Amino acid sequence: MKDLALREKNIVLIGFMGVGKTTIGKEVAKRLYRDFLDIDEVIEKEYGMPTRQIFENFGEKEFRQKEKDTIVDLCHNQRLKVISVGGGAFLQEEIKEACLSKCIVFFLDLSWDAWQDRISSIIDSRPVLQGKNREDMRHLFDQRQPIYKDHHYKVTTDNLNVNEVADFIVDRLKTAWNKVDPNPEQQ
Ligand SMILES: Nc1ncnc2c1ncn2[C@@H]1O[C@H](COP(=O)(O)OP(=O)(O)OP(=O)(O)O)[C@@H](O)[C@H]1O
Ligand SMILES: O=C(O)C1=C[C@@H](O)[C@@H](O)[C@H](O)C1
Ligand SMILES: [Mg+2]
Repeated sequence: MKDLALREKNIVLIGFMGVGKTTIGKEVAKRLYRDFLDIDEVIEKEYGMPTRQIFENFGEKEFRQKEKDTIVDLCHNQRLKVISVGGGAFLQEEIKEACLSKCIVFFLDLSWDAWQDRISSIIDSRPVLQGKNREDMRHLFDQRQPIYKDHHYKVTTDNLNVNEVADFIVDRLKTAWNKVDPNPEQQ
C-alpha cells in the first residue's frame, strides 16, 4: 500500500496494561465512525481462547510472534482503523517501527498511583501479572515506561474519564488533519 494521507492513517493506542487502550479505543472509533481492532482480541479469536490460556498452552514466545505478525500486517495493509495494541507490543522493535512509520500513535500515560486502583479489575486476565506482588508490579511498570517513549502524542489520563480521554484524542486528530488538509471534500 502506498503512503497514506494523514486522515487515512490507522490510529494506534499504546501504553501499559490497564491504562484504557481497549476501552478508549472503542470510544475513539465510535466518534470517528471507524472500525476498532484490539490486537489481544484478534489473537484470542484466532486461537479460540483467552490470552492467559495462549500463554499457558503455547508460551509467550508464540504469542509475541503472532502479535508481531498481526500488527505489522495491519500497519502495512489497512487504513482508517483504530487499533489498540497489547501493553507489551512495543517491546518489539519491528512493531514499534511499523506503527510509528505508518500510523498515528497515541501513548496513554497513567501514574503508578492511579494505576494501582485498576489492579483488581485487570489482574485475572493478564498473564504477565500472575504471581506478582505489588513490588514486582511496580518494577514491571517502571521497566516498561521507556518502551512507550516513542509516540506521536501523549495523553496524561490520571484525571480524565474515558469520554474525556476519547474527546481529547479526537480533538488532537482533527487539529492535525485540518492543519495539513483543511478542505478534504473539495479535492
Ligand atoms: N480514563 C479512565 N478512567 C477510569 N477508568 C478507566 C479509564 N480508562 C480505562 N478505565 C478502566 O480501566 C480498566 C482497564 O481498561 P482497559 O482494559 O481498556 O485497559 P488496556 O489498556 O486495554 O489493558 P491491556 O493492555 O491489558 O489490554 C477497565 O476496567 C476500564 O473501564
Ligand atoms: O503487557 C503485556 O506484556 C501484555 C499485555 C496484554 O495486553 C496482552 O497483550 C498480554 O497479556 C501481554
Ligand atoms: Mg486491552
